[in-house]
Amino acid sequence: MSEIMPHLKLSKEQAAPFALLPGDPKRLDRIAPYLEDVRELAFNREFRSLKGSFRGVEVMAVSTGIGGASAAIAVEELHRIGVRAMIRIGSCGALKKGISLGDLIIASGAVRNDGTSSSYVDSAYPAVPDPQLFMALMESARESRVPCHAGIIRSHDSFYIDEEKEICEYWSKKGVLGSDMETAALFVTGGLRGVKTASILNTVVQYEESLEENINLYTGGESAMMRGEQAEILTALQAFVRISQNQEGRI
Ligand SMILES: O=P(O)(O)O[C@H]1O[C@H](CO)[C@@H](O)[C@H]1O
Ligand SMILES: O=c1cc[nH]c(=O)[nH]1
Repeated sequence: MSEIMPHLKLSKEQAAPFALLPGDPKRLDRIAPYLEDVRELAFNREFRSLKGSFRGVEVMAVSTGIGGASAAIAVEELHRIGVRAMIRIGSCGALKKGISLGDLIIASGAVRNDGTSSSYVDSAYPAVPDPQLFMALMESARESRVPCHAGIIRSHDSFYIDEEKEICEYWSKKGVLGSDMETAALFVTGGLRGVKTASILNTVVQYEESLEENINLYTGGESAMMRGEQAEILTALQAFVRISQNQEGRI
């Protein structure tokens, strides 16, 4: 057997070409019902993994934990075992009025307000998704008619800094749609390593509403957010099918 990755505890033999990347390890329980032949692979620290197939396409799901640092570790180790395309299926807070709970946001780029992406490369390097994977997500979302927005999001490292409200207002005025913590690191590490990445986010906090209250509702299973989560999982899986068909299996 080949080398076992130190954090994910996975080896090349266990890899699939495609991986869904939720933040929360518990989200894997809600991804599993969409897959056939599901096997749980490993669970070390925040990194829980499983593998199965969706409409004949082999996929993994690997949780990345909270923040860019652990997301970048997941991207690096998945790349090393041979995963070629990764879609983050995350949650986010809206930065724009009119984006409702459970609405999806497909990131066309990310403001790099995180530390991890800056430790990799100069901040002039863009945090952008792979265009083919981004298009596949857009087409899947359009086809399934889920409430969906596309645009720039902002990735950050903490909810609890003193200036959080002012920072959110600033980026909201610049037209940024929402906030998460991992997309910038995912896009930058993916870009540097030649891995296809994309990010689709389920809105769990509306703009100017209580963050703590809404995240508690989400983790408690509130329905609009759960519908959003189901929609992002399905949209991402359909995007993988789409690109595997477009390229006759070559990605
Ligand atoms: O629900 P996930 O995918 O973890 O995403 C969001 O939720 C966490 C914060 O509550 C951060 O990881 C943020 O990016
Ligand atoms: O407001 C929010 C909600 C989830 N994740 C974030 O990063 N921000």
